[in-house]
Parts: sequence; C-alpha cells; structure tokens
Amino acid sequence: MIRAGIVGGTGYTGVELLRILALHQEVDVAVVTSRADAGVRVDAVYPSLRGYVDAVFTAPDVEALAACDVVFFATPNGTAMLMAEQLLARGVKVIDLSADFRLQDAKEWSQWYGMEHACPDLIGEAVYGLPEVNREGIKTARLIACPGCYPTSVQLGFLPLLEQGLIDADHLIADVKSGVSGAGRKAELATLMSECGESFKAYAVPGHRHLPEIRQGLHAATGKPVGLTFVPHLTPMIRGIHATLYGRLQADVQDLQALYEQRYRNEVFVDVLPNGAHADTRSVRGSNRCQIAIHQPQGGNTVVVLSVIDNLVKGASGQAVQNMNLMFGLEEDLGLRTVALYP
Ligand SMILES: NC(=O)C1=CN([C@@H]2O[C@H](COP(=O)(O)OP(=O)(O)OC[C@H]3O[C@@H](n4cnc5c(N)ncnc54)[C@H](OP(=O)(O)O)[C@@H]3O)[C@@H](O)[C@H]2O)C=CC1
Ligand SMILES: CC(=O)N[C@@H](CCC(=O)OP(=O)(O)O)C(=O)O
Repeated sequence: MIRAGIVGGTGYTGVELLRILALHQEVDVAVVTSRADAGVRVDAVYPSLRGYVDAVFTAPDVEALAACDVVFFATPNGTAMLMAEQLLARGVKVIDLSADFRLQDAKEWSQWYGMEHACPDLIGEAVYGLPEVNREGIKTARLIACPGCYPTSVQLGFLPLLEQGLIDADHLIADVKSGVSGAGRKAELATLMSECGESFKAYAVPGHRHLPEIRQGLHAATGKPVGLTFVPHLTPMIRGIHATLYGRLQADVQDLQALYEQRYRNEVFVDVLPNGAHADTRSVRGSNRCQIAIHQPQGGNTVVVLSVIDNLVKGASGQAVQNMNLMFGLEEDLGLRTVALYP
C-alpha cells in the first residue's frame, strides 16, 4: 500500500482528496493535517467519511510526513515550498495542488504571488501535472505542480487547435466561469451566499494569477508566446468551471470535431462531446472528466470551444490522484472511475 499524507485536510481540495483516496484500493491515508482541528477525528469534521477514513487531524510535522511515500499539499500558496525540499530529501514524492511550482520563472512567480520563492532551485525539477500533455514526465517525477482549475479547463480546450497551428495565437480569448468552492473554504465576504447568490460577476479583469500559468502552457503547445485575454467570473454555484474559448481560424480546417476526437482518443478523462453539443458543468460534477464541445458559428472563421470540469476534481484533487497513479505505475484511472452526480 502507498502511504499518503495530506497537508491541509480540512479544506475543500483536502476533503475531496480524502473522498477519493478513501476508496482507492492502493492507498492508505496515514497523515492528515490541520492546524485548527489538530486532535479532532476526520469523521467528526466530515461525517460523510465515517467508516471510510479512520484518522485524526494532526498539526503539520515534517517527521510524520517523511514516513509517507507521497505527500499532497492542499494548502494555500506559499506553504508547500517551505516543506517540499525536506520531504524530497527524505525520499517522499510531493504533489502540490497549490501554485508554488507551476511557473517556471521564479521572478514572474514572485510578481504574481507577492512573495519570494523559498526554493527556486526546485522549480526546474517540478513537472507540470497535466497528464494529457506531460504523461511521460509525470511517471518519473518526484515533484508535481498540479495545474490550477482555470488553467486545466482552458488548456485542454485550446490545445488541439494550438498544437496544429490552426488558430491565431496572438488573439485568444478565454471567458471562464467558476463556482464559489474555487475560492476555498475560508470565510470571505465575496463568497458569502448573500453576496454572490442571485448574482454574477467578472473579477480580476486586469490580470488574474492564472494568466501567466495558462500562457506558459499554451506557449509550450504552440512553440511561441501567445496573446491571451482571460476573464474569470464568479457564478452562484458550488462546483464547476465553464470555459468559453474563442480563437480565429487561420487555416481552412475540414473537420474540427475529428481533430478533437483524434487528439483525445486515448484520454480517459477528456470526453469530446458530439457535434453541436453544449457542455454543462452539471455533467462533470464529482467526476474527473473534462467535457469539450466545439462550434464554428455560422461556418465563420471564429471557433468557439466549450470546456467544463469540476474545479475540485479534474481541476484539483482528482487530477492530483491521476498524477499519483502515474508516478506509482498504477492504472491512471484507479480510484477515479466515478460517474458525475446528476442533477
Ligand atoms: N478550491 C479549488 O477549486 C482549487 C484550489 N486549488 C489550490 O489548492 C490549494 C488548497 O485550496 P482549498 O482546498 O480551496 O483551500 P482551503 O482554504 O479550503 O483549505 C486550505 C487548507 O490548508 C490548511 N492550511 C492553511 N494554511 C496552512 C499553512 N500555513 N500550513 C499548513 N496548512 C495550512 C488549512 O487548514 P488549517 O488552517 O487548519 O491548517 C486547510 O485545511 C490552494 O493553493 C488553492 O489555490 C487548486 C485548484 C482548485
Ligand atoms: C472562484 C475563485 O475565487 N477562484 C480562485 C481560483 C483559486 C485557485 O484555485 O487558485 P490556484 O489554482 O492558483 O491554486 C481565484 O480566482 O482566486
């Protein structure tokens, strides 16, 4: 059995990791941390896990975590980078759900995240955990930087077109909506029901910290810097990301549908919907799938891609477990064979 540790087990991505790993036949959750709930049983905080997780929250402690085979960081940005080096030195694999190792340029990371990086030397070693792009690198990695939720939906949606050079990479638009669990479990005015319920708004239009991450991934796909307008929105739903992506075709493409089906034909977690479909977040809720629909309105030269994920699953904890499966030579979908909750 793989001994797993979770730092930040009381947060939304932490409890989602617990939900998935509770039924993963190759994993034993050995350590789960919370500073606020140290000493409290996991199933006392989350009764949904009664009978599935027999563990008590402990304060984060490198010695206890070093006894694990793999440690997931489901913590705010700036936390994993303080412990990753020590754990790696002790032979522990690290899967970081936060943004600490996502950007390859430490200076750019500091500008967007407003802090100095604690271990810039490790950034080059980290493998960006998007299996549909980096599967081979993930298999041999010691340190995984899990993609952000918005970046997962946007990259999977744009990749087939950019890899083939079919759209103008200087003028990409990603208009993306997120449910409120994307903001985490901590109390915040903006995510109170009376603030965000019955309402809908864009935010961070001048620049969101996922912009450089998306640009980095799309640059790698197309081989040159991309021009991207990314506008995130907060919607009054709990889970889900809906990305509406726009690109200007610069070549005559016979069959966009076939292009997407071909690109993702071997991807168990990317589902290209039939021609003319409209993807909805409800159909991926609780599952590790990204569903994609492709449109070319009125046969013009603008392509519209709809890409949906559950931010807590394919956008975070499910993708983290997908990465773990690859790192440990397991079947990629072990523990992740779930059908979305509906309605
Ligand atoms: N929510 C989402 O949809 C997604 C989130 N992410 C990223 O995943 C990470 C976790 O997000 P989320 O679960 O939403 O966050 P939450 O705010 O819901 O949970 C954070 C967790 O981290 C713990 N924690 C906070 N500060 C520290 C610290 N300094 N040291 C150790 N533990 C700490 C908290 O417990 P305690 O304070 O008791 O220790 C809590 O368990 C973030 O980096 C987020 O950006 C990525 C993709 C999607
Ligand atoms: C709705 C909402 O508030 N979403 C978050 C996305 C946070 C997130 O998941 O951030 P990382 O992927 O970088 O860790 C935000 O915009 O800050």
